[in-house]
Amino acid sequence: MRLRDPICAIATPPGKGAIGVVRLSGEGALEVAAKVWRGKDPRRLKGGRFTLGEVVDPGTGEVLDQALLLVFRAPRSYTGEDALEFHTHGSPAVLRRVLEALYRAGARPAGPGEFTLRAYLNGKLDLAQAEAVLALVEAEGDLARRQALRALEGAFSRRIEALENRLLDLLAHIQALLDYPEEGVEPLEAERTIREVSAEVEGLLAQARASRLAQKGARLALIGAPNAGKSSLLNALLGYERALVSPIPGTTRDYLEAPLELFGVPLVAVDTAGVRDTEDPLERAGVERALRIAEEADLILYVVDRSAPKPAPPPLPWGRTLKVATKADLPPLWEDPGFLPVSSRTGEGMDRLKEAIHWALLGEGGGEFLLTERQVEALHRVRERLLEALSLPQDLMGLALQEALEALSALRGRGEVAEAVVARVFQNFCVGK
Ligand SMILES: Nc1nc2c(c(=O)[nH]1)N(C=O)[C@@H](CNc1ccc(C(=O)N[C@@H](CCC(=O)O)C(=O)O)cc1)CN2
Ligand SMILES: Nc1nc2c(ncn2[C@@H]2O[C@H](COP(=O)(O)OP(=O)(O)OP(=O)(O)O)[C@@H](O)[C@H]2O)c(=O)[nH]1
Ligand SMILES: [Mg+2]
Repeated sequence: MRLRDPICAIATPPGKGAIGVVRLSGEGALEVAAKVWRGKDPRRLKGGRFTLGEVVDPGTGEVLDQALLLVFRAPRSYTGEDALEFHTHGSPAVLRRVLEALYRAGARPAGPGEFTLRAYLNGKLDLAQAEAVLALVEAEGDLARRQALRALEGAFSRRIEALENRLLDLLAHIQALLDYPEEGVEPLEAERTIREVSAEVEGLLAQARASRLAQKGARLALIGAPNAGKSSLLNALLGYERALVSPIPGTTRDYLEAPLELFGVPLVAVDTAGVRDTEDPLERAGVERALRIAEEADLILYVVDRSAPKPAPPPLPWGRTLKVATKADLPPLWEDPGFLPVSSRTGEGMDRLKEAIHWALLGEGGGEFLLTERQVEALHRVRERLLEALSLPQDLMGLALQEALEALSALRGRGEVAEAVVARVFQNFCVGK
């Protein structure tokens, strides 16, 4: 279904703001706008221009607000259609009335992501770029913003297109060999090409974890014995005194969460009760919680006081645990190269700790691109088909390569992309985008 009828929606977030924006797009949008606008006739305005006027109720002529009107003319707009924006005062009362006026003038409410869907259908964006628009709107950390922007600007799409072209060339070559066996077509280097394309796909898939972390964030748990310096370390990481600190062991009773952004990744740091054997039922409950939080964390800081005797380690998933020796400003009672020495008091070792956290979470890649779940699935499919192609004799390879190519094309939304795929991409959008 490819509708072009005029749609409208509030594009700014709910609640009060200095300015609110209502978007309108579609065939006949200029006529709709003319019915609710007192000022220069939008139908006679050039694209890309603002004009000051009043929004009016088309039934009664009542003035609803003083506003700026921005006009885009097809195909030079976000959607590729005639599109307009009403920049009004940003109160819900104004925005509601402006929207109602537009309904009365002949526009209908836009569905979630419908503006971007139209941009896709009109060839302004490919599917990967449309997903990047959503990710950019949803970005919570700076890394997610950077990754999404790169994908929006087409860097990911160009990489995929290059791979598509290599597979297309290969398929054409195979076809030529099959069709004209005696014509002296160059012998195939199919295997090498397939391996190279596979390696590229692997490289993209290797970024999936970093991309997921950038988008969803990560939980960082601080675990260790009472008095180890966990709460002090949390405060040092945050840069302000969030948690209560005292020389009395057992100060932190319940866990405590604090948001923090490190190297562009949104993290939630969780300070926990000191882990030890205890009879006190309340403290016991706190310890159980601490261990459960460790289970659920993406990364654990196992915190040990280096100025006190080394305790027996609790059961922790050591594969995602960094060992930290605190109070490095005091004389050490032990040395262990497996521990990162830090001092919350002097700040010594904090930069190295942050780097270690960065490395443990993101690895070397650091996450160049945004990868959505859909894209990761499609890339897995590409990789499977390529592996299958490698196991087949050359005359049978074509089908598997064809399927790999189709999965690649679906990433950009080229070729035969099922309506369900497109629907899946746009269902997550908010109205107005
Ligand atoms: N007010 C406002 N701000 C916004 C948007 C918007 O739609 N409206 N955007 C929306 O997400 C983003 C900017 N992205 C945009 C991308 C393309 C076009 C556009 O009109 N493109 C035309 C030609 C534009 C020109 O050169 O003048 C085109 O591609 O043909 C507009 C916005 C972020 N800020
Ligand atoms: N000299 C020095 N003292 C520290 C440092 N970090 C923590 N301390 C002290 O160690 C004591 C315990 O610190 P906390 O941060 O409360 O320890 P905790 O691990 O949260 O303890 P519980 O909440 O009881 O499990 C406090 O008196 C802190 O001032 C450090 O880097 N250097
Ligand atoms: Mg504490």
